Amino acid sequence: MTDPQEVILQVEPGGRLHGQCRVPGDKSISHRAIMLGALAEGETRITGFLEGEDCLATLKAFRAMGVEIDGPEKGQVHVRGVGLHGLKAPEGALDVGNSGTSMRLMAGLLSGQAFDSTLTGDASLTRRPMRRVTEPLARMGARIRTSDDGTPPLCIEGGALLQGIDYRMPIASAQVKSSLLLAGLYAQGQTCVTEPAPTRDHTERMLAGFGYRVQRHDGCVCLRRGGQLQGGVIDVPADISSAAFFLVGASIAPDCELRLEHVGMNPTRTGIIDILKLMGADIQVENPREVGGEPVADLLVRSAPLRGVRIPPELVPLAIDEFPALFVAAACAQGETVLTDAEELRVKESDRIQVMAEGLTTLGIRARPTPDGIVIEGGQFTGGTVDSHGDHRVAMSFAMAALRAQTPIRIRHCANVNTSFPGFVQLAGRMGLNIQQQEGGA
Ligand SMILES: O=C(O)C1=C[C@@H](OP(=O)(O)O)[C@@H](O)[C@H](O)C1
Ligand SMILES: C=C(OP(=O)(O)O)C(=O)O
Repeated sequence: MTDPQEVILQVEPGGRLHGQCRVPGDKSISHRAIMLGALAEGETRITGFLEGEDCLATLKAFRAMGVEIDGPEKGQVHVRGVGLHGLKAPEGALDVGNSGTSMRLMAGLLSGQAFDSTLTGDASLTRRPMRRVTEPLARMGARIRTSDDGTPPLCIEGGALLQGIDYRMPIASAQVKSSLLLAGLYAQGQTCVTEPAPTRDHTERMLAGFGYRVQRHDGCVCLRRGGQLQGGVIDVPADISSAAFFLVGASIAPDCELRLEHVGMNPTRTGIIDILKLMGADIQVENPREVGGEPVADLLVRSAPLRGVRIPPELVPLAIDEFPALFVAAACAQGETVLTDAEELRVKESDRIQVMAEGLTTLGIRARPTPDGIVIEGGQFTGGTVDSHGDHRVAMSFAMAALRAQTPIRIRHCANVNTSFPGFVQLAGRMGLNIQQQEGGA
């Protein structure tokens, strides 16, 4: 694991984004491709795999449980599935670094195994809430110990007899839904999860794509144990959450025209486009197509004057990782942007409401955090030093802010950009951002 204390991004003001590029593979789909590929019969060949630290942590965890995995080599990964009952006890704790998705999904999966296991992570992950999965899993019969305050490490006892559950999630979380569905593969009877609002559905899609029977109706997903997963080919689209920085950057800076290729357009992920369009952004969806059960398109984005909006609450779960970038867009918009119903942002890799409000204020923008959101008044970025608090999405969002700043923006604690977007500095530089990475402390 890299030390998040050591990397600083320095971005000079101005610049324009121009040309075309493909951002790295979707993080959510890459995690699931390894997990389901490992549990499948036969081989799974993945292309476009995200070689970021989060997905590499998942890959290593499955290797540690005896799964043979070749790669990644230029986005290609080859997983030799061991079947639903073929995982082996790992030798030590499984360290999933910064990745909430790995920890929460694997908590469900490991609850159904015959062996004991322990999941740990880095300083950020060990502060994040895990009761949202451990409580319903315990109701299914899982035996999981956490720290007193419900945070990692998670110690999971093997050999538990799991019972299906009919669970109404109190929060809209794809990680909770997926965790319970993965446990459901091992539980007696039926496991049903109902969501209060639509969340990303990659787990359901991929299970079905691997030939597992999954029923879906009215916000509810159900499955039963006893099926088999059949390995296959997975083409991972570019991550719309990584494309988001460029959608915002090319909207706020003058004279930009950027084409983002092969972007995942799953309707449970496209809230960023809907919100930016409400703000007046010029984004065209070109050549829509379907690749391996997931919709994909090219996105053409051009500079446009943005206006502040009230963000419709139903779009919040559909853009949940894109709010740091959207806050930068809001800071460049005319008028006020109001976000509500987004308290989940406070328990991501950082408290994204607080950390973004602090950084925006440092850069001369009026930003008022509220318990479940933020109010941002459009203005002019000055420049200065902000702290990403080791949060990859905060770091990349402030990098884009420099396109409209008066003086350079210096962003501290940026090593975790590699968790979701390896090569960000190089790609953003090629597209026209005046960005440099400095190593070795402040
Ligand atoms: O299932 C997933 O792959 C993810 C779900 C979301 O988390 P929540 O389920 O906590 O909303 C999202 O923030 C995370 O980056 C990835
Ligand atoms: C919240 C995120 O990821 P995770 O929960 O997997 O750490 C993210 O990538 O923004």
